[in-house]
Amino acid sequence: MGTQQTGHKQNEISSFFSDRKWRSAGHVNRIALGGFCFLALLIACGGWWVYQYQTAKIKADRQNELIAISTLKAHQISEWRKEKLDDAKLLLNNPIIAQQLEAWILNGSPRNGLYQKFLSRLTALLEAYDYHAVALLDTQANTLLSVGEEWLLGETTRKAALDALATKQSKFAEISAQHPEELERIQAHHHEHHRDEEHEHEHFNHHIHLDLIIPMLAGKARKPSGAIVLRLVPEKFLFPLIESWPTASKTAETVLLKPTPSGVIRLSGRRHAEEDHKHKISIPTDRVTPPEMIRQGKEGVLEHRDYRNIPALSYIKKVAGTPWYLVAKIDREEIYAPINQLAWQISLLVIALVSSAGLSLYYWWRQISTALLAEKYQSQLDKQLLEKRFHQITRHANDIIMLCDREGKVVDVNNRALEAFGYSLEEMLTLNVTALRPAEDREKSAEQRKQLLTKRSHLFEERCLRKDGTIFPAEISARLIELEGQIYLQGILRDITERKKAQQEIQYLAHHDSLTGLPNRNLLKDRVEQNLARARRNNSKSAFLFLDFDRFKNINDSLGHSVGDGVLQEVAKRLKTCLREEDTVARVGGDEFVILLADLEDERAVANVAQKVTELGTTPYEVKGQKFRLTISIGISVFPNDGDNFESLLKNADSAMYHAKNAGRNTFCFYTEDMNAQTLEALNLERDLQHALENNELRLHYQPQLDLESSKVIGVEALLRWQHPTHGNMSPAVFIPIAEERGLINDIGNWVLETACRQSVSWQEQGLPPLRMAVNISALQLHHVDFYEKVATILAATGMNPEMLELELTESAVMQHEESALVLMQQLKALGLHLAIDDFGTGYSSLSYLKRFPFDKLKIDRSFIKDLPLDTEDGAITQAIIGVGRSLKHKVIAEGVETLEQQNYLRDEGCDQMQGFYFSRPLPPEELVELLEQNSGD
Ligand SMILES: Nc1nc2c(ncn2[C@@H]2O[C@H](COP(=O)(O)O[C@H]3[C@@H](O)[C@H](n4cnc5c(=O)[nH]c(N)nc54)O[C@@H]3COP(=O)(O)O)[C@@H](O)[C@H]2O)c(=O)[nH]1
Repeated sequence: MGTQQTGHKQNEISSFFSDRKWRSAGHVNRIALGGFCFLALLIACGGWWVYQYQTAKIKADRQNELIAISTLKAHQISEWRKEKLDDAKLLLNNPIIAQQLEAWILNGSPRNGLYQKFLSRLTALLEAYDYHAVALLDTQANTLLSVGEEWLLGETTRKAALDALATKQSKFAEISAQHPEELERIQAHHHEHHRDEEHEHEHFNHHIHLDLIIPMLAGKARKPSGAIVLRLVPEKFLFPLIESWPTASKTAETVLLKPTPSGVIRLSGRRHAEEDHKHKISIPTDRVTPPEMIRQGKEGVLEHRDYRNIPALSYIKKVAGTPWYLVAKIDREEIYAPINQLAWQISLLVIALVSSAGLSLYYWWRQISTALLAEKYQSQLDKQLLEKRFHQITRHANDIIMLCDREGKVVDVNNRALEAFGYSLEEMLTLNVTALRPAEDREKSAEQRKQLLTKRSHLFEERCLRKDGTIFPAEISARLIELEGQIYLQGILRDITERKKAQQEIQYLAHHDSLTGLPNRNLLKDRVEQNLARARRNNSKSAFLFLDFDRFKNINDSLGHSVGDGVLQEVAKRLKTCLREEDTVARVGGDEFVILLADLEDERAVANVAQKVTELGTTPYEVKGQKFRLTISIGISVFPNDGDNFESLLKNADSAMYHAKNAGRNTFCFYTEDMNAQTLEALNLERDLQHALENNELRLHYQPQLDLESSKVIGVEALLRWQHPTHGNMSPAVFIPIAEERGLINDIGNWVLETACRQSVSWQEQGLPPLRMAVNISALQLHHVDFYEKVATILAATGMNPEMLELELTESAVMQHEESALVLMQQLKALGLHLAIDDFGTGYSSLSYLKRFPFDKLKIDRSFIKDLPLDTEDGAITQAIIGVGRSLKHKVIAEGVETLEQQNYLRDEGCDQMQGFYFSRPLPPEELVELLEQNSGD
């Protein structure tokens, strides 16, 4: 069916879903990639931040370290100088030395005792403090004497000495040098040109010294008498202090610098240069360097390129109390070495993290994409399978599937369509769908197609035309579909021939009785209403005949329902034969039929039909090998006299039918107005009887049966009594037929049998003489299918001796179903029961059946007794019955014995037993016991 288009559509749908999945996978991809980039960026930023933070921290740490070391060293230098000056104060404040010196100088500085004294004192100082040299100067700063290393008073010291003498303060001269080879030249030069410091600095050598000048102040006026010069070698004390570095550093160094008017002089040596300590430094102009800062008198941290042109971080610190500046410096490379290491570590970590994240992402994506790819292939495979299946399903679907274009031209169909319409595919594809409709439906079909174009989907029923011209009904589900931009009409047609048939069947069943095929109550009502309308117009009459079989239940109970059904079917046939076409016979209930006689001119015709039907009903039946007779009672109502609608006519015919039954059955009765009340009464009685058992309104009375020879009570007959709540004591002659008619006789009969048996057993237990218990059995009860089982069960349940139980059966009951009755009676006899034939003489009284059936007793009907002994005919019958009984060796009992004469007559005629008011009426059990006690006493 539409394989290509449909397949294409399926393709689209499948690829739509698969694309969507891929698109969504791409979306996931992008998110994952974005997430990864974000993560990588985050890690990189984190790394960068850590790097920056650590860099700043390390830089600050190293800077602080520089500051701390510089400050410490500057402080130490300062302290060292202070210490030396403090030492000098001892000498400064010694007036004796000053006075002796003044006197010695005034005396011309002879090499006398004082000379020796000064010499030994200076020597003591030299040794005590490990000075390089100690000298004594006069007030003009000329050397008077010196001890220690070779002494040369440099210009720097001389100037400082003069200054100290002038200011009367101890003082350090500037660090200066003393070169042995140049000593003389310097002295000469000094004397000649008074060369300045700078010149001196240019000729620096290894003999660096630092002179401390202490003026000698004599007298109270503290007049300078000369000065002592203590020469220190900085390389020994000061420079190690400066150059040492407290931490393990490869590049850190400390340099002592001093600003001069023309620049900056480096006083101490440099760690990374093989050169003299003291050196004038050229200051670059293009950038700020430590000498430049020193020249400007500034302290602080500076990043710069050092003398090796290597980037370094320096801290410049002024040494308090001196003109010196201490520069602590470290290479930037060393500062940043741990940072760079950290940077490497962080970079490696970042690379490792990002790589592992990238790798994880890659593997994750590979997994996902593999799964998706597998799913995609699976989905393609599924799609192909689905297409194949779809093709199979549609092509071989049980429904007819058709595709046509907007104009109705057939585009594609499935196999079922070809089968259903009888065309080949080639033929079908040349047709327009209207050709598949009967000519008279084509206009409507075209209209429906137009409507569908606006509605999009539609469910409707239509007649379809086969190629061979036959027509079949179809249910069509049509809808618009779009394939590759084209609009098509898709129709799914279902052949509903069977459904239609079923509907017709249902329709038929709704109006007909399934057993007999006759119209049912619904159809009857329709017909009646139509007929009454016509009768009203024509001023004609119609009659309702309500038929009911007499004791039909007996057939069902005794012969089974299938026989009952057969009877009903047979009756239906018989009824149809005796009616006109315009009449209707319908089955309205179990065994109830109604005949509608339409358009009657004369009511007498109704009686004729009723008579005919009664005769038909009584004609013997043979169903399933069973032969039997039935009678029908008929009630008749006539329109318009007895009702003007279906319900009232039916109800009144029903009432009339009751009257026919009460009138002895097997007859018909016309409705009269007072029938309704009587019918109502009968119906009430029926209803009450239904509840008599459960309301405990039933009783048994017992009538004694006497042995005529011994005049002893030898048995009793159980007789049923109904204590009706409003009507009082009711005769079984009235209510037993109702119980039989309404199907209550079995329950009531079983109750009687069981109660009588219990009573008998009770009497036996009370010690009464053994009495046979006679129980009346209705014909319907006798022929009930489980009667035998019921009797056996009651015997077992009550413990009744079967020998003491006598069942009274009427001739007619036995004769209704002779064969089955015979079998049953033989079974009952086999149980040990006695069987009596009741009302003998009123029925067939055939000797042949008396011989066949296993009776024990004949009961002469009381109608033959009541006029004895006067009525000779009754006397003859009675004698005959007694004779038959004797010859068949059956006991004979006479009932209805009311007088002594009757009793004597019967005894004289040889009757065995009697029962009647003469001896006793039927009595309640207690009264019977009293009677028996009296009787035994007599
Ligand atoms: N299927 C059953 N039928 C029963 C049952 N109990 C009674 N019956 C039948 O009902 C009919 C009426 O019975 P009932 O009114 O009880 O009449 C019985 C006696 O009272 C009456 N009888 C007895 N002696 C006399 C008499 O001297 N004169 C007189 N006028 N009537 C008398 O006869 C009836 C007993 O008849 P029968 O059964 O034929 O012996 C009657 O046909 C009962 O059979 C029951 O439980 N089941």
